[in-house]
Amino acid sequence: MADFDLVVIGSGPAGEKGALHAALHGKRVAVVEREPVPGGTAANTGTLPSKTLRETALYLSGFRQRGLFGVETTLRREATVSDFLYRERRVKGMERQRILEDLKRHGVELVYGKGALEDARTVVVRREGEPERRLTADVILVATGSSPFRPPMYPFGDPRVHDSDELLELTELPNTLVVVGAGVIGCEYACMFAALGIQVTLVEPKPELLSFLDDEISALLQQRMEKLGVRMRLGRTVEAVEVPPEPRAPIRLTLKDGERLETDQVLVASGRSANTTGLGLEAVGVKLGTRGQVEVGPEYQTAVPGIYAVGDVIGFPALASTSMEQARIAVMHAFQLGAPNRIAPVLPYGIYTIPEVSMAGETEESLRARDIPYVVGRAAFSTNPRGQIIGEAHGLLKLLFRREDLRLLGVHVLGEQASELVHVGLMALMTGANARIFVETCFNYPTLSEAYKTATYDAMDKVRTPPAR
Ligand SMILES: Cc1cc2nc3c(=O)[nH]c(=O)nc-3n(C[C@H](O)[C@H](O)[C@H](O)COP(=O)(O)OP(=O)(O)OC[C@H]3O[C@@H](n4cnc5c(N)ncnc54)[C@H](O)[C@@H]3O)c2cc1C
Ligand SMILES: NC(=O)c1ccc[n+]([C@@H]2O[C@H](COP(=O)([O-])OP(=O)(O)OC[C@H]3O[C@@H](n4cnc5c(N)ncnc54)[C@H](O)[C@@H]3O)[C@@H](O)[C@H]2O)c1
Repeated sequence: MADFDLVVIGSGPAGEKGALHAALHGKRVAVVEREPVPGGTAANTGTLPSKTLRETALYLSGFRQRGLFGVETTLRREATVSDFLYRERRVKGMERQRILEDLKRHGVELVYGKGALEDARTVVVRREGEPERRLTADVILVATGSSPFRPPMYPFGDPRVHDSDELLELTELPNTLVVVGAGVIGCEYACMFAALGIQVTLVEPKPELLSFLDDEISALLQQRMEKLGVRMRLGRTVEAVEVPPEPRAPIRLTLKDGERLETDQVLVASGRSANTTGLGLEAVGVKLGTRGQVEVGPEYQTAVPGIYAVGDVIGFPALASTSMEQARIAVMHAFQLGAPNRIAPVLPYGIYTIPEVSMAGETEESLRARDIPYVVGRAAFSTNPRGQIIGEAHGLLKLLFRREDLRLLGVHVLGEQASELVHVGLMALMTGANARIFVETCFNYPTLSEAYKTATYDAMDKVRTPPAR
């Protein structure tokens, strides 16, 4: 008999949730983690740290209060690096503790060391100064995540040049910062630093921000970020970087069109690479894609029976939210725990820029590409009583309905609480609801959620036919 029913490599959200799900069903589970702490990118270097820093930046800058007293009013005070990082360290510490306790409570063994496959049923764990350990299992779940991609032109050894992991080791807040790459990470950090009063320039080869967003929302986000002070260099590429050895001399970046930017520090956020090197996957027959990501089937099975892979290591959409769901589905499939299960057909995206943006379902562009007639309903937070109370003057809820029967097809929110508000629409999308659900629901008042009713009436006004039951 194998030592375990399941061995998981990696203790990020995918690994942790996969392990707990199997343990809940009575399986004997071990999790292998190469770092001295559990939690992966989500707990230690990515999701939770960045969201905590955003909250800190909003608090220290008095940003939320600005709308209450007029746009020009600011309660900003000078923030130190320890102010900035204090809560990030606390939240991180609490999350690590929670994971350790959850694993222990469910009888999951946490084995520290670097895991690799010796064969399709054996994980060998190596840790400096300790003898190798071999763990055999009926099922192996690869949940090793991803790491920042580091374009070779940037000298990451210099303390002023960061990727998103190293940024959390910041020893000094810069006066000026260039962020390279306007993906989700670049946009989120650009907003945070700009809110703190740091002059931020965002350089991105693509002509627009976050091209997967609805175009109207992307353009509004760009406007709001510019208003926050982020200087946009979209459709532009960095050609050369000069980092002088004197710590106080400015770093110089030359763009392809000849513009020169001088800055105290640089954050490079130009994508991530799957953590597959040294895992021995290909040697046992697991197939890797062109960018190193593990190739999987719909229930996250690899080419080798009994080996599954979930989370960032399989690539898109590479979110903590989706990684946890993938792990649950993989474990259910591997141990045949109930009916076949697939990931939800509609996934939400929450982007913690300032303002926050969130979406689920179709965009106007995707509907036009598929020739689906639609109608748009909008509700501005400035006309919503709760929006007025909290001083949220620029928020927007945008709903996309199928014209023929007012079935909800897409939800887009920009503004305070966007990533929470989207869930009302997400549930409607999941149940295939039409406009009636919002007409007939009694919402708390005054709330931002009530904007769902306003946006629905706006759409109904445009078609002037009530939705069918
Ligand atoms: C700055 C930033 C902000 C983000 N914000 C959000 C957000 O707001 N919302 C959201 O949903 N997602 C967000 N993400 C994405 C999210 O963090 C990831 O999608 C998620 O962490 C992936 O989970 P995972 O378990 O697949 O991998 P990870 O969290 O990366 O965990 C993988 C684990 O495997 C371990 N490991 C790797 N190789 C080995 C090995 N050989 N042996 C043993 N252990 C190994 C690693 O040490 C790590 O602990 C953010 C990411 C970043 C970088
Ligand atoms: N709120 C969230 O859900 C959240 C937050 C942060 C990160 N994440 C996840 O983390 C992952 C990584 O995020 P990311 O922002 O690093 O990657 P990304 O792929 O989202 O964006 C990278 C950006 O960098 C640009 N780029 C690529 N190469 C470049 C180069 N050499 N020079 C300049 N720009 C370059 C790309 O055009 C792109 O816009 C994503 O999968 C994202 O979903 C999610």
